[in-house]
Amino acid sequence: MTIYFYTKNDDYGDFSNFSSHGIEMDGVWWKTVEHYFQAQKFEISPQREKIRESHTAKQAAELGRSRKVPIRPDWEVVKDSIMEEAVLKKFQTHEGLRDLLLSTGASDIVENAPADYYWGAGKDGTGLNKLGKILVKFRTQLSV
Ligand SMILES: Nc1nc(O)c(N)c(N[C@@H]2O[C@H](COP(=O)(O)O)[C@@H](O)[C@H]2O)n1
Repeated sequence: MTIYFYTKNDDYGDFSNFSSHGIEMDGVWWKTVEHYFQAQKFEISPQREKIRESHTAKQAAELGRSRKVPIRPDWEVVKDSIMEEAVLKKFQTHEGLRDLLLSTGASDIVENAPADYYWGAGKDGTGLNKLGKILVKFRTQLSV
């Protein structure tokens, strides 16, 4: 069986980085994983704080995807570990999410994001689904 999620209102929408589960990272509070992830694209700058203070994950993603401010040159190298740390923190912070993740048993977990062939499965399912794989990895760690 495969569990799909995409928007935060889906059955498993709490697995989305857009879900309203905050995390503390670098000594400050981030409203969602998406806020933190998008802000890390930039060197320490007003842009980071602007993203942190944005009201919604959607707004944070828009700011993080804008190229009006250049992103850090090592982003492609560091983005996977930044995502893993933030997602792990989310599941460490919110006990109910750990239970939800464990409830998925041995199912594959797929971020069914049509436009995202890296973190998600893309429109045709051929994407790398990196976020789904991170979730399966943490589930395995929680199960032992
Ligand atoms: N809800 C949602 N909408 C999209 O359009 C998406 N691409 C995703 N996937 C998430 O987007 C984040 C990464 O985006 P960028 O690499 O900065 O474009 C990441 O949180 C994916 O899980 N979700």
